Formats: sequence, structure tokens, C-alpha cells
Amino acid sequence: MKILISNDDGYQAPGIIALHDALKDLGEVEVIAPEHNNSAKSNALTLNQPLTVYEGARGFRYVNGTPADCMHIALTGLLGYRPDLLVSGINNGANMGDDTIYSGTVGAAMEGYLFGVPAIAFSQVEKGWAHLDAAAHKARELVQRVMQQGLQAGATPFLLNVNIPNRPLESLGSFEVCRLGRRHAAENVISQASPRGGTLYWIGAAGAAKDGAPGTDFHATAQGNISVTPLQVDLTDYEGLGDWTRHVQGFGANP
Ligand SMILES: Nc1nc2c(ncn2[C@@H]2O[C@H](COP(=O)(O)O)[C@@H](O)[C@H]2O)c(=O)[nH]1
Repeated sequence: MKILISNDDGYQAPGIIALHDALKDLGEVEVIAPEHNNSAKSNALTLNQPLTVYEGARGFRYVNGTPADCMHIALTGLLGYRPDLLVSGINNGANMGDDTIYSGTVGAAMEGYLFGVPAIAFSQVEKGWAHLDAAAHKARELVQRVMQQGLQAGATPFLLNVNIPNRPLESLGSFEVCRLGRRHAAENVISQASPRGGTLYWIGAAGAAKDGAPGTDFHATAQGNISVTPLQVDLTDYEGLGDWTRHVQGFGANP
């Protein structure tokens, strides 16, 4: 079993070290991760400058790029083989609700998925790495479950978004398959006067949960369970196809 590990907090982050320690005896495990924190970089690729790959402690390779850059170059030549599973994380903070779309942790996993590699993104719900050992234990459990059922060798790849509450192992609940919740819009931008004149702007905090009903990731983790959400990439609004066909019917037709 060949497992490729990445993240968005950087190759020296506690979360990726704990994840590597938890998975390293499950097969051939390689780490290719960003040099620095790339939180909220989503699926960004670096097209306007070259990337460099370095080797750091633990034999981890790191890249002066984004999480998606790391996986893109890994799967288009750097690795020289196709991994059986891509695992991203363990992220310092949650990736729940519809703003998961901003996540670099999910972005790394999604890049693998787009290349046909089954992928799992792991995040701890709270920042600060509390009970990281318990999260790594649960990440190992899920990867072993996937391996035991041969799911990584299935015909179609999968992409899982997993959020683990920051609790001691004995206080963690079960794996709960659920949908993404919805968040309120993000908090207002934070502006401050620049010492060089003008104004500086900081992105505001993520919005609170708007839809945290039973069956969502917000609800599952609030109960102490580990949320497991299968994601897809097709952004087509199939329900809107009919309406828009009518909206634009005959529009722009040659006179
Ligand atoms: N609007 C804001 N969103 C934030 C903020 N801090 C975190 N986030 C959310 O976190 C993740 C980033 O995930 P990562 O895997 O890239 O670390 C993503 O879900 C964001 O929406 C914040 O200050 N403002």
C-alpha cells in the first residue's frame, strides 16, 4: 500500500508529523507538503513561478508552493508512481460547512481525487492541536478500515472530508457519515490604518454555523462524533439546468 501524505499547515506542522507517525507502518508512506502554512489556499496552483522541492527532517519533502501544487507535481512526475491513497492533514482547525471550499487541506486531497487517487482530508475541530494523539489514532483507524475493505482499490476514487473533535480518545464518539452544514456569511472585514498611509484589511472570522441540524458535520462533531463527509467536485447545478434553458432560450440567436 502506497500512501502519499500532505497538508496545508506546512511540512513541520504537528498535525502532519502525528499523521505520518500514525500511518507509517501501514505501507510505503511519503510526505510531500508545503514549506509554509498555506491555510485557506483551497485548490490554488502556482503558474507564475517555478516550484522547488526540498528534503527536510524525517525524509519529508517540501515545496515552495500550495497544497495543490504539492500533489499536482507529485502525481504528474515527481513521485514516479501512483499512490493507492492520499491523506491530507491533520489540519489545525475545522473544515466544516460550505466554507470547506476554502480549505487547503481539502484542496490537497481534492487534487489527488482529480487525478483518480482516493483521498481523505483530516481536520481537528479546534485550533491548537489539543488531543492530537487521539485524532491521529482515529485517522489511522479510518485508513485501516478503508484498506481492510479494499475501498482504495475500487473502480472509482473517493474524497472524504473528516473532522475530529479535540477530545481524549476515550471521549471520542463514532465515525458519523453526514453532509456538510451551512455557515452564515463570514464576519466583517477588519480594517486598520497602515503606518505607511492608507488602510489595511484583514479577512474576518468564518461565519457561525447556520445549518447545524442533525445529519450535518457541525452536529456530528458537537456530539463528539467524527464527521465523515464524501465530497464531489462536479459543481453543476443540475436542478437549475431546466430553468436556465428556458431563461436563455432563443437568446443571442442569429437574427
Ligand atoms: N472566513 C474565514 N475563514 C476561516 C478563518 N480561519 C479559518 N477559516 C476557515 O478555515 C478553513 C481553512 O482551512 P485550511 O484547511 O486551509 O486550514 C476553511 O474552512 C476556512 O473557511 C478566518 O479567519 N476567516
